[in-house]
Amino acid sequence: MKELLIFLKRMHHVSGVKLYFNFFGMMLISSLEGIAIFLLAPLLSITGITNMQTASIPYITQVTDWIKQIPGNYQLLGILLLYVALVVAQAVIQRNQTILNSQIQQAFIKQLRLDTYRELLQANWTLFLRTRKSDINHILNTELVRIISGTSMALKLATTFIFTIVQIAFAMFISPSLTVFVIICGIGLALFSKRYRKRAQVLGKETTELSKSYIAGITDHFNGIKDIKTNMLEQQHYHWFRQICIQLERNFNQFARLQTTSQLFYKVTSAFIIGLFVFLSFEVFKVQGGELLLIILIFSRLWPKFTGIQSSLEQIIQSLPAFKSLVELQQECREARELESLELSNYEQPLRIRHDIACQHLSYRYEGSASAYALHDINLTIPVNSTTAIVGKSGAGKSTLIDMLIGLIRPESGMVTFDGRQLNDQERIALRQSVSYVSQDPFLFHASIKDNMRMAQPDATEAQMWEALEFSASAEFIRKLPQGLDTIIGDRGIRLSGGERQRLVLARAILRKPSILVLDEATSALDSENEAKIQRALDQLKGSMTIIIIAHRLSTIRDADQVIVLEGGRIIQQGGYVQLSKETKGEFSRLLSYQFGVNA
Ligand SMILES: Nc1ncnc2c1ncn2[C@@H]1O[C@H](COP(=O)(O)OP(=O)(O)OP(=O)(O)O)[C@@H](O)[C@H]1O
Repeated sequence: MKELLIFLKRMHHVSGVKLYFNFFGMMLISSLEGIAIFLLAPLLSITGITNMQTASIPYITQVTDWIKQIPGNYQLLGILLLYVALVVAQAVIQRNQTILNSQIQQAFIKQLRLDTYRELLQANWTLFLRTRKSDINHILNTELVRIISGTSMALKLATTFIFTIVQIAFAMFISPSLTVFVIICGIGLALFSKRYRKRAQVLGKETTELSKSYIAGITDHFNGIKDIKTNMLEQQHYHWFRQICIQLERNFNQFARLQTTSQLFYKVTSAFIIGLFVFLSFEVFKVQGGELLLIILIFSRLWPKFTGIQSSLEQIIQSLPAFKSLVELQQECREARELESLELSNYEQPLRIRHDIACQHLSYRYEGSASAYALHDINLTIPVNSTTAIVGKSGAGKSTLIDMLIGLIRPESGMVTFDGRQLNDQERIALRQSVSYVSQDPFLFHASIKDNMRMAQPDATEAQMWEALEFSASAEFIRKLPQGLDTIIGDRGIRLSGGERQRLVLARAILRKPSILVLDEATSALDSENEAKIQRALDQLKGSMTIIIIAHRLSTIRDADQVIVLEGGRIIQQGGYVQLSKETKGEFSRLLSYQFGVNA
């Protein structure tokens, strides 16, 4: 329940005074309903429909006397008009209150979405290293829907609660003894129903786990759909999917069964209670007809609300694990926060390095891999505006070293220095503004080429874009596209080949005019002709920016000023390309001869 309270507090924060208006509206509606019921007694006795004893109902004689002052023919008309006015007023307030309710809810949901998304963007890279992306998707989609329904239930519960209190106040006013009896029955029932709420809690946790696995599974499967198709793995995946669907079906059915059982229990019990209630009214409390009629009217409307309270509670409890997941994610985001604001103008200008970037005795382990160092005792210097190539086998630590150099992750021990000193948090953000990074798996948004380019440099002109595209040997193929720069490239640029995607992302990186350009296997999908073109373009950049290249294809790093060879997270060789290639017993020579053999 702690999490629900957090959300209700936030709702209060978002809606402010509207929330009080909402509650006031609810009280007004319930009061008008109470008055309408109260007026039924004089209505019935004046019309003579029933010949009831109404004298025991408080204030009824005053009301009846007041009505009797109206000339005979108009008495019925007067009371009916009053009744209609009450119902109309109630309906109008009800409408406005429903709109207000919806506005409060939607404003809260919008804020929740914005806060969560912003907090995710403000978090540092380590959060994304330890959190599955599918879990984030799951929270932003499935869990948010459950939170929305949970909060809507909480509001409904508040409405029902206020309605119940006001109606009980009316009932107390008409007959305290009978009301106390019904309340005691209601409390007894609520206590007895605790078992249903506990079961709802268990089922809610199960729903969270199942839907998390569901989203994670389908995300993984469709990311790897090519592997599934080419390796004929459809059957295994369908089998997994079928199992999880069966579990989900069972989970939802169990909750439906739980809810209907508790509703059935409530209805059966209420039939007994009403019977007992009428019996006791006549036999024990000797209640008069009019009083009994009003009390029955009030409680016949109130009893379903008791059932509603139980049902809302079960649904809120069932959605509590979703609240918990979101609170935990937001908490983690806050702990991992690196950006205080998303407005780049609030930060320092891109960092300009004058001399060098250096690592001193730097070591790093990923969370959860306590014994394995991804980087161990790394010492190196990268002079500004030089080209450095990092090579090594898969898993040697190349990408981790890059992440360290551009400030995405921090060393466990040792340090990274820029012009001889470590950067503070603000400067680390400034550093990233001066970096362009092209990854092994280049990412393009489902948008036009122009929009994709502008993500990197919002104020870039078309001329600047073409210049960058010429640089990355992409201008030619883009000119051939039906709408040129305005061509929409599909989901993750799927309508472009791997090589075309890499060239486009390279153009985007250059457009930003970075002072540090990082190419992490960025030309791996290119054919020899295009690779040679990019090689020539990179040669032109030499001396104007610091270039760091990770490459498996060693032909691409021939012109590097220094080559760093990593193995098992350690630097095992370091020097110029030619120098290392002459160290015949070294790993670099071995990699070269292996590649030369392969390429030959
Ligand atoms: N997010 C992570 N969590 C835990 N361990 C990781 C993570 N990322 C990488 N590692 C481990 O750290 C080590 C270095 O990985 P890294 O990705 O830096 O190697 P790499 O040389 O870039 O490999 P490749 O050439 O295959 O991309 C590997 O043993 C890898 O398993």
